[in-house]
Amino acid sequence: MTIFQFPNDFRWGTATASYQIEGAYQEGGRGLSIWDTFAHTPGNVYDGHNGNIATDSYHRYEEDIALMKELGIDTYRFSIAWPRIIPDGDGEINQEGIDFYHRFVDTLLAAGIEPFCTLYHWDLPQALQDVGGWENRRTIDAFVKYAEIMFREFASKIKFWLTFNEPWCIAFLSNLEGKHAPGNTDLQVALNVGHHLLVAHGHAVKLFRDMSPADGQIGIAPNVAWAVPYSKSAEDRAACNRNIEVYADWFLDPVYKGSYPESLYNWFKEAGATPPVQDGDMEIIAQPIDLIGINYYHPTVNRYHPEAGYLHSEPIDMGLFKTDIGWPIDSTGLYDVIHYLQKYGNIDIYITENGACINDSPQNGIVDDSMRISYLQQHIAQVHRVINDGIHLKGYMAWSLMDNFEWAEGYRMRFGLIHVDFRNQVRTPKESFYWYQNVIRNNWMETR
Ligand SMILES: N=NNCCOCCOc1ccc(-c2cn(C[C@@H]3NC[C@@H](O)[C@H]3O)nn2)cc1
Repeated sequence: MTIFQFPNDFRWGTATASYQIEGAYQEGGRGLSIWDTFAHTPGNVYDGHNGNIATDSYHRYEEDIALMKELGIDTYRFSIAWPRIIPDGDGEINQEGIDFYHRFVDTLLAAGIEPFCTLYHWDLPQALQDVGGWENRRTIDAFVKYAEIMFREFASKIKFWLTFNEPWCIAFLSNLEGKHAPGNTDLQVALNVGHHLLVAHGHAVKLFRDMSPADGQIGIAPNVAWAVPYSKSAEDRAACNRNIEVYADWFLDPVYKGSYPESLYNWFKEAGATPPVQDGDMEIIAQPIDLIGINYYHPTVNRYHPEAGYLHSEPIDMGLFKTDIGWPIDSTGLYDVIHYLQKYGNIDIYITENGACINDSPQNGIVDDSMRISYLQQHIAQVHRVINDGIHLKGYMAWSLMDNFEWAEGYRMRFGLIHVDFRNQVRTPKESFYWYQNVIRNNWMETR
């Protein structure tokens, strides 16, 4: 048996996002988001599921925070719903929405839990989408206005900020693959969206500095891929590099180097698409940041195939055990991708999402999600390995606190440490909740 002891200042947390848990989609002055529109459109989400009610956390946040306190986390990552703050995206401020988040954050702080806030976790006000959304540079200014309101209202209470969650999902999954809102399927649109969100990120970081919140930290949260070549051929290795770069480098090179990665830039250029860079954009994007959040779930094994998507990179099923959403379980990818990111320097990293989709349900009041415990143990062991290598990995937030709306998969895919019965909103801590509670209480973990 091995004991993994974590640093005294290591942060233990969980993560959620506004559209996935809040519900109350027409309450408190909230405007519609692109995810309301996307989920209400038949065929986009499993069995017509949507976030109208979700886990009803808009009304039940005190119960949720009591469960967080029982779990023992010291950090909670959540996102603000922009449509609650400015219902039409860049017009009138909705004070009822601001008041809700003050009550929420105050309750977190009273429970001794550090708020870790994502400004944008995909729920763009629909009114902005109606005039082009992130394809329209005007949305950059709207985002900066939203960010300024949030910093002015909350910088004294919230010390950890992320501008954007998973820019690859916002740009490529949502605008090239068409799987998420708004559902476009065009490479140039994806590059436009990706570039504009980066410019918005840079302006928000500069504004954050100018408003000089004394001890605040700000960053961005890419979801990262780790792709291992199926063979040692140059073609397979290049296909894997494209897969890794499109999630991480395409966004982190502009932030840390002030330029797009040349190889992938040329790959897209040959496909007839280039980011719509204007004078000054790359300089504003490259505002220094304090941290990055890394969302990691699984690696892939890829090989070159000329008909395999926009990257000609085909994922191969190598027969590993999989979670119930079909993702292979291999924690070594987390170790490898964190080391890969060291090329940007020994930056402060938080694992802002990591978890397993295991669709267990209560049996006699118990949810014996042993597969999730095994997944978490394997991945937290890799977190310790990375720290042991001297890398500044400062915290781990399990995705997710509770079962919630898993986007196009709706409520059938469950990532929570807490089971939610969506018929009556009854929350049941799973066995993984108690296992994680013990790790947090001890600040060490033992291998089984
Ligand atoms: N790469 N795929 N291309 C092939 C075609 O796949 C189609 C589907 O693709 C994907 C890729 C990735 C995801 C995904 C989901 N989460 C979990 C959420 N993270 C943010 C938080 O809100 C969690 O709910 N992380 N990643 C979903 C679908």
